[in-house]
Amino acid sequence: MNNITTFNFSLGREERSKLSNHTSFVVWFTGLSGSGKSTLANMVEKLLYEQKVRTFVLDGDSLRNGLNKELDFSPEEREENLRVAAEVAKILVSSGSVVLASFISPKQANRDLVKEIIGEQDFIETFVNTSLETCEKRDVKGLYKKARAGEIKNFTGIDSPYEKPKNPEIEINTEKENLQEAANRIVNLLQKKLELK
Ligand SMILES: Nc1ncnc2c1ncn2[C@@H]1O[C@H](COP(=O)(O)OS(=O)(=O)O)[C@@H](OP(=O)(O)O)[C@H]1O
Ligand SMILES: Nc1ncnc2c1ncn2[C@@H]1O[C@H](COP(=O)(O)OP(=O)(O)O)[C@@H](O)[C@H]1O
Repeated sequence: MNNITTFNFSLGREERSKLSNHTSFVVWFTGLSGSGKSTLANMVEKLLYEQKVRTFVLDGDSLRNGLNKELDFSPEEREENLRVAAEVAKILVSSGSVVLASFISPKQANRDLVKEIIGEQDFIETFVNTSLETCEKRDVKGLYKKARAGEIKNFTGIDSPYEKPKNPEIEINTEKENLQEAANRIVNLLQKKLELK
């Protein structure tokens, strides 16, 4: 017992959804560092914005610069990072936003936890399936080079595992599909769920 009781507020998600004229949910991008999660989340957000959809992007780098500043990349602290991210995403969903969440979320157990917090009906697992070889070639932030040199420990794909999702709702292969095509395809897949008025 934590002696906390929740107040029964008059307005909830449904009322807020009426104001924004669409439903709300989370598109959860998972994939290796450099796979294209943030780039795609950014492109999808811009396309939704053009349709007057209320959106919010949550990503690992920004959360880890603030709310989750104290957390490292050990399996335990990654899990805590993702638990907090999922709770924030859930709040944003209840505020009426479509959330574009971009986190490596390397383990099936991490993604199961996130799904449990957000709720299965509001969670769209989106696998950005880019090979380690390609991510390492891109090395956008120079982190793979540092990880190979042993300057960063626990780097996903190098000395920390990434488990591919088995049955993602959406899968993008940025080596086969260009970014614009991939972003358009995601937005098309979201149309029915959005129930735009
Ligand atoms: N050790 C290690 N492993 C993986 N990534 C690392 C690491 N150290 C720093 N970074 C940077 O942190 C970003 C990933 O943070 P996430 O919050 O998405 O990771 S996790 O979901 O908790 O596993 C990741 O961002 P993205 O490249 O956008 O994925 C990196 O920029
Ligand atoms: N289909 C593609 N062709 C060429 N470059 C791509 C393609 N998809 C992604 N990229 C590039 O790969 C990089 C991915 O970086 P980013 O979106 O930050 O990845 P993540 O958020 O997963 O770490 C970006 O520089 C992006 O322009």
